Amino acid sequence: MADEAPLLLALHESHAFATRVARHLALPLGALAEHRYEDGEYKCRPLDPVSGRNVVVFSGLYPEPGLSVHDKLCRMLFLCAAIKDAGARHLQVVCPYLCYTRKERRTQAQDPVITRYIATMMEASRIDSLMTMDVHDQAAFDNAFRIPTQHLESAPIFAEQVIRWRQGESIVVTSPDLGGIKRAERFRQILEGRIGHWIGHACVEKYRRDEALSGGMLIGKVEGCTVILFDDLISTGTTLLRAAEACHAGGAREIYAMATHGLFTASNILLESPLLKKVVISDSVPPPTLESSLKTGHFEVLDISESIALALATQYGLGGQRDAAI
Ligand SMILES: O=P(O)(O)OC[C@H]1O[C@H](OP(=O)(O)OP(=O)(O)O)[C@H](O)[C@@H]1O
Repeated sequence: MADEAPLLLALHESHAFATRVARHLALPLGALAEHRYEDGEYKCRPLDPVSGRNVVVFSGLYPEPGLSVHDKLCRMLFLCAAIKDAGARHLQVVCPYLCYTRKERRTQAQDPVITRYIATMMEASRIDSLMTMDVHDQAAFDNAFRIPTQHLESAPIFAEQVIRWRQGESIVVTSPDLGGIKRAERFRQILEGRIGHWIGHACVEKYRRDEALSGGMLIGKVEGCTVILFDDLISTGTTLLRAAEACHAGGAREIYAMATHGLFTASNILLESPLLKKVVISDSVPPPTLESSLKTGHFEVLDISESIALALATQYGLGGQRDAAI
């Protein structure tokens, strides 16, 4: 695959993100013809020839007003099948946010294991490989997919941001739940390596039963420290808010919340919380527009498009081209 620039395509809702990646790669985005029928059915086809080519399709599988993840998934699968039918040599899908990675295991009898079913559907549509970032459970993700996958991590980007704010004081990286301990520990190690002094770690317990959260005990010491809560995603924001409350009660000096994917499915309880000095997410999902928070610097959005571009440039041997563009 090396040394052959791929054709980049983006389904409508992923166009802005894909444009940023394409700019880093100094490649154009190919055109798609999308059509929605009166009965809600939909079709999409590439306008550039794909036969014999490497093709990359960008698809952000997050919910948005008027477009569920099911609609998006279905549209993406149909487009991919059409691209393979038209003779594409290699088809790669880039999903900075991949839906359903939280449904990776059975928590009740006869539960569906939806991460695996998504993998099966992608394979059936003859997608050759998948690139994504910070899935909920990487081991479950790795086991679900038989096609090659590339799992990128945003922790180095978040660590760089912490270094810009803070240098000297005691920092404690805190996982907002037990399931996220490995992720937070990985971030802690990266941060410690960059800052060059010891960074503490802590965790807040959390239990989820029928969508209701309980628990909240802080494990570790945060008194007088700067706490960085680190998680994969913000949905309602309840997990991070509960963890912030536990750290506040534990005497934390300042609390920051960081998560890769900002879905913000409920009201902006997190962004409005006075307990948090800052909420930081990536642009894997288009961020909510909150003028007041953005103005006070309470809310920051980190750009991951360059990381995705770098991974694609490495894969397709586009080094020189990319360096010239960035
Ligand atoms: O913003 P919220 O609505 O609180 O949702 C976000 C939380 O949900 C996920 O964890 P989950 O509760 O699924 O954890 P588990 O897989 O470790 O049980 C994720 O890792 C976040 O911690």
